[in-house]
Amino acid sequence: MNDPSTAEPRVVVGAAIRDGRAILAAKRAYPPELAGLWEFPGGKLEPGETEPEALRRECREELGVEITVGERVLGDLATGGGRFTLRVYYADLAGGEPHAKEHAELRWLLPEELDSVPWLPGNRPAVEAIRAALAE
Ligand SMILES: Nc1nc2c([nH]c(=O)n2[C@H]2C[C@H](O)[C@@H](COP(=O)(O)OP(=O)(O)OP(=O)(O)O)O2)c(=O)[nH]1
Repeated sequence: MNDPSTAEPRVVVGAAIRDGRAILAAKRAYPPELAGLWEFPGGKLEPGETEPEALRRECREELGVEITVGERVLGDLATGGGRFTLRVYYADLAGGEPHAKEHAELRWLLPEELDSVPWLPGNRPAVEAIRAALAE
């Protein structure tokens, strides 16, 4: 029943927090196979939680900030070898300054700097969509 090879992918939400033209990127500290790769703050949806609720909870836990969740960046992205469905939302800071409570590092990246960090492979289409949107 819980055979991972047949399980539905679990939803993971990520917050593309914007400040003017910059987007907040976060460097993973764990697990070892993902450490050093960059992502959007976020995580797995808990049972009964909406996607905006999960994003607000994760941003509190990981960054110590309140956010307002905005529009979806693009459609579903398969990640983690098909184990996860990644949904990225734009978000805006609504309280506090982000601190890396669980990440190795945080960086505000302008659209032309988005390629300067190695992203988790599943994030590439979202990063491209953000770059295109911010370049408009
Ligand atoms: N948070 C986040 N996870 C991502 C992104 N892109 C991507 O492929 N992932 C993958 C990495 C992980 O395998 C998975 C989410 O795991 P996570 O460790 O962030 O989730 P979580 O906070 O709920 O973690 P945990 O409590 O289970 O440790 O999704 C992204 O932009 N943000």
